Amino acid sequence: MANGRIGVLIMSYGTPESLDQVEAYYTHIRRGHPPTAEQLHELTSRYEAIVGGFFPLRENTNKQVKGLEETLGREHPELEFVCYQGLKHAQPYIEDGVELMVKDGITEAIGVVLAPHYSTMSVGGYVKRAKDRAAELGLKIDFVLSYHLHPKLLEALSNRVERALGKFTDVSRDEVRVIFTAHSLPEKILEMKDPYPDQLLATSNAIADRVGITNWQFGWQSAGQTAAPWLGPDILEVLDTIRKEENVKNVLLCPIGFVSDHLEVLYDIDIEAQALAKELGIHLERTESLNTDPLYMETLSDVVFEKLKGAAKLS
Ligand SMILES: CC1=C(CCC(=O)O)c2cc3nc(cc4[nH]c(cc5[nH]c(cc1n2)c(C)c5CCC(=O)O)c(CCC(=O)O)c4C)C(CCC(=O)O)=C3C
Ligand SMILES: [Fe+2]
Repeated sequence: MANGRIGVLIMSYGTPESLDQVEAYYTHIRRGHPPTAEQLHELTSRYEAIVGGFFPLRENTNKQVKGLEETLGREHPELEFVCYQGLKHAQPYIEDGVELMVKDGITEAIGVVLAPHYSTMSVGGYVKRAKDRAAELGLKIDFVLSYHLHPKLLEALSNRVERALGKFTDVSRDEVRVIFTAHSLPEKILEMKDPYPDQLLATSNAIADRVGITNWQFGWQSAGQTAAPWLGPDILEVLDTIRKEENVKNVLLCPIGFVSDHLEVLYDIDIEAQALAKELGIHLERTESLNTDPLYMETLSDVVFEKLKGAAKLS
């Protein structure tokens, strides 16, 4: 296996650093096409609703990077892992992270994304950008593509479901509908035989088994506003349907597709879905985000180390 320092490129979606950067950020997401004034206003107001002086995703990603570096150091004192951040839509960009590793004299690296499920449109895009820049600079890099069934990840998520179910004090557990959620993607991924939907269902099934719940389903959230159809049903539609057609009054949302508190959790669930639930007379709770849960840090540490061992065997 490698001797010397091993670079770890930790990739995440990225978020603006201040409200006046929202336009540049949104333009980057839209591949260089600036949003209309209305779209910009809409996104800015969503951030205003969750930002208390700092952007939660930036702070959480920083903490996760630090937490993973500490965990790798503690679990593998014989190796020297150095962690670098690479963001998809904000600075430091994925390419910046790769460049910094090379500048620091790193020759071997592992890349991992702060999202457990693989899709060509999400993780695949992160990996391609890192791979291309690494190839240009002659850095040897291998990637963790998914870790959606890692036992420690499942344990961390199951603990959260268990804890949140405890908040429904006036009904029996079986009366609470658990809805596992993830970011929707354009429907065209289905034709591409993308593993994303199956991996999400596998995580959901595994958690349901561990916790021993049968009253659960899956729902998509945060779909984009493009003309092409996105995967559904959307959780807002699900809430409406299960209240009106099945008389469900207690719902626990568990956003398994996300690992940290950010816009999709703090706004799309805590503000938007919560407002609808109130209107429908549903008691809605959500599981806490993983953030720097030691079990999540250990999951990442394990998959990075396993990948490094695998890379050593191949070379
Ligand atoms: C699969 C997936 C994940 C999960 C996996 C992963 O983490 O990678 C994810 C996470 C996130 N998405 C985020 C933010 C946004 N995503 C947008 C737009 C889009 N997301 C997409 C997909 C995903 N997104 C797609 C296909 C689009 C359409 C444009 C495109 O084809 O790329 C837009 C534009 C406006 C809108 O549509 O709402 C925003 C602002 C934030 C940061 C939140 C914060 O800053 O707190 C996070 C963690
Ligand atoms: Fe997104």
